[in-house]
Amino acid sequence: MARILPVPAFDGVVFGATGDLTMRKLLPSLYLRYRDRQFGDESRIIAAARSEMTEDQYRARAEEALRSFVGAGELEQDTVTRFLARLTYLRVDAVGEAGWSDLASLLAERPDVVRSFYLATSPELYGSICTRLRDCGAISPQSRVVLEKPIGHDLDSARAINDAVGEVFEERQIYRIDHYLGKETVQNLLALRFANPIFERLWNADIIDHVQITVAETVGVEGRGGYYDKSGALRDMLQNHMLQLLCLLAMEPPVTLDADAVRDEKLKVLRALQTIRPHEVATHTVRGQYAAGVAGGKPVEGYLTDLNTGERSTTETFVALKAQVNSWRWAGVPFYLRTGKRLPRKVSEIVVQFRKPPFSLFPDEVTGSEPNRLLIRLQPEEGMRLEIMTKEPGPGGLHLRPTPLDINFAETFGRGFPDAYERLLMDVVRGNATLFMRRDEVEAAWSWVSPLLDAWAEKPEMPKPYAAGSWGPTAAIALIERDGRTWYE
Ligand SMILES: NC(=O)C1=CN([C@@H]2O[C@H](COP(=O)(O)OP(=O)(O)OC[C@H]3O[C@@H](n4cnc5c(N)ncnc54)[C@H](OP(=O)(O)O)[C@@H]3O)[C@@H](O)[C@H]2O)C=CC1
Ligand SMILES: O=C1O[C@H](COP(=O)(O)O)[C@@H](O)[C@H](O)[C@H]1O
Repeated sequence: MARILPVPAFDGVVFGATGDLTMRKLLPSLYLRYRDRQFGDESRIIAAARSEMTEDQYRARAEEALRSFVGAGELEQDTVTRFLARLTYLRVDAVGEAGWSDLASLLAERPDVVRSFYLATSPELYGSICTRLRDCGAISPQSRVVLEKPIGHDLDSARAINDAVGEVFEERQIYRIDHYLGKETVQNLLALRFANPIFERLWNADIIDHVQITVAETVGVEGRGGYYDKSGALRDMLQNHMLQLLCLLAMEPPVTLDADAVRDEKLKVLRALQTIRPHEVATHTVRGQYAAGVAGGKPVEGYLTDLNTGERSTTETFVALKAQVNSWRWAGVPFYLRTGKRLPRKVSEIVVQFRKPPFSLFPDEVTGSEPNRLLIRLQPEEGMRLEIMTKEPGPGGLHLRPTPLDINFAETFGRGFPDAYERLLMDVVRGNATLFMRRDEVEAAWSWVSPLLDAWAEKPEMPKPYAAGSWGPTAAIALIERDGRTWYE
């Protein structure tokens, strides 16, 4: 059993409390933290949304959500009942007057406890919600605000959101969620690199040939077409989650694990990313859109049919690109990134491909000698595998074979991993911002992707089609094979 450190008493206000994110992720995560006694009956959850609803109606919806999204083995009726009793529902209009004075009165009952305002609404409402929170006197010195992604759809809109929230809250009070940072295996990248000198000494351009980051999903756009079609794979996944992974892989060792020490190092990586210039966009990036195909053994429709708008869309559901970090450590080491919907498997994986030995005692054609490779499996089947060359046993000669040194985290630790939101929600209450993004990081990430968005907007071509259930358009294979390398699958 992991050690669970209780958090201080808090009032957690969730705006967007009737929405998909709250029902699928936030309430189940809060329930599990309550069940494990990380917080208790001295804390309250105040659910706020636009709909007219009684407290009992809201609690009934919340219970339904728990039954749908918490594993059956984790639901304990008595605990569910006590958890639901922690929920209060308030009708609050983010852009009107309704509900704000009720919210302020409720919070005023406990002026000294931690207050977290979780904004699980559309980002256009963030500025308005923050201003109204200030105007109704709901913000105490112990308050913090959590911003869901996306923080904008480009650099200007991200700045506008950050400015609006920054008018009300100090940067130290703002927690920008990137749920990938809450995944156990993503946090483990820090442990892998900075608690194991055997790797850190090899973690540079002298020894590493290239790095691949793949985040593949089997789902299509599901019910989120309205949002997704305005976003696309670059904005939805690469600008945030994948660049954060790249930062953790490429950053220099921070001096401490303090939030700003870690974020300073990630920021340096984002700023060192080589700009992809307009004439390089065609060779360094690939956009794809899924067409009809097969997923999970069943025929599935293409993106345009899933969208069901009857209109053409140039939104990409797949993106691959080649990035370069201009630093002493990484000069000449490409980072290949790809992500997409309706790919053959749900898998998030990092491949660190080491260089060939500078001189080989074992001629390749005789021995099959291959350079070492480290695979870091973020999800599912979380673990790591280092492929090392070993001699095949037997008297027939000196034949080498890549052999895995394998760690499967579930087997090693004897338990599964909590959802990222469980960790992140408790970090907010604890006041630990290490796994959240700072304003300058978000804006640096937008700055880097901006030239790509501009180039694509200037020439709005259809993305390359790929059959659902394939690994994306063939151009994505060409992107890496032009460099004499190949995607690991
Ligand atoms: N769903 C997901 O998987 C993910 C979502 N996100 C982000 O989380 C946020 C929420 O997403 P999601 O839950 O899917 O969105 P939904 O559309 O499902 O929910 C929106 C919520 O906002 C509330 N709302 C809308 N207008 C107002 C208003 N004027 N005043 C008060 N409340 C209002 C709605 O209340 P009501 O229903 O009562 O009108 C509802 O609770 C978005 O920023 C999204 O990008 C991020 C990652 C994943
Ligand atoms: O942020 C998002 O992430 C999910 C994928 O998250 P995962 O934890 O299941 O890997 C993605 O489906 C969604 O489009 C995106 O908005």
